Amino acid sequence: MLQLTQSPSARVLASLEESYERCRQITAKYSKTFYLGTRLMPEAKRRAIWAIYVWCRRTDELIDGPQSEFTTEETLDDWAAHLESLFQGQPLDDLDVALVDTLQRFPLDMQPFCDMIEGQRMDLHRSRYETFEELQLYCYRVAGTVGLMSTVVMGIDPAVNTAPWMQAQPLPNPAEEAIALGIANQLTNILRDIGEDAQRGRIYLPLEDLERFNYSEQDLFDNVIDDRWRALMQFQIQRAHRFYESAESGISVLSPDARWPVWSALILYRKILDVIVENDYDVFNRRAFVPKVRKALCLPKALLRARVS
Ligand SMILES: CC(C)=CCC/C(C)=C/CC/C(C)=C/CC/C(C)=C/COP(=O)(O)OP(=O)(O)O
Repeated sequence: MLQLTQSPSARVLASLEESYERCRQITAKYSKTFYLGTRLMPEAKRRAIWAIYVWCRRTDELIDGPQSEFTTEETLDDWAAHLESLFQGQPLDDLDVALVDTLQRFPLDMQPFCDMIEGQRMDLHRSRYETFEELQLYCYRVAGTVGLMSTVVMGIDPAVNTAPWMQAQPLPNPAEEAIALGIANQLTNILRDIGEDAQRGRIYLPLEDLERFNYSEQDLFDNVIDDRWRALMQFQIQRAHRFYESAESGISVLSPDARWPVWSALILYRKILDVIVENDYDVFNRRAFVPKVRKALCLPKALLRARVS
């Protein structure tokens, strides 16, 4: 009888269903807020978002995960080559199966995926950002890119800007708003995780801002909470709010079935900023999170915004 031995590369991969299910589980486990948002989307779109989330998570894990001490430039080069293979329709492992399917269903561009790998490369080399401009580039790469990817899946409302007497117009592209929401989320994430990052010797707050408020790196490592810190944090929080605000107008051009999920994710994630204020800016000893009941109360508010704007 013919012996069917499999080399590792020829091993049978997970079925499409299994792969999407694993992506769902991973998204649910790691990102409660965004998972909740996807639950409000139609099936085909939410599955695609899970597949993308998992790829982003795996990219992030190369720098932040348990194996990260072994990550080098070469690891990231290999991951970029792995990405090429996915865009050529060739899954290499079980989790890839869902993403390859998603890439076939939605016209996703490879550039934001490559940009995200470059964002991880920044994390590999640096633990400080001098200016906000530098930090903004990092935020675009690791989170603004997710906004661009998600927009393609969620789609644009074909009814936007059209009327029978108008010439056919190209669909609007809310790329800037999508990037702004990703950056707003990342800035929020940075503020929430300041304590945790400091323990790893990392500071994502721009050093020019620390200087402006006369607050030193040592103060940060000593977890000093005083008026200088509060003023510095208020400044950062206002900046994040401005990014949320500039994202808002983009939501109304998204496909109607995506507006409620995006408004929900925006409102829920923005709430973390309010919790930081309620915690008197103590991001060193307390993790700012939005309790489940408060989250649930945001959903009708998000639905209303989705309907009226
Ligand atoms: C506004 C328009 C036009 C489109 C919306 C485009 C979208 C969905 C933008 C959001 C992009 C996004 C989800 C970026 C990820 C940012 C981020 C900081 C994620 C943090 O994720 P985790 O750390 O896994 O989650 P938790 O914070 O829940 O632990």
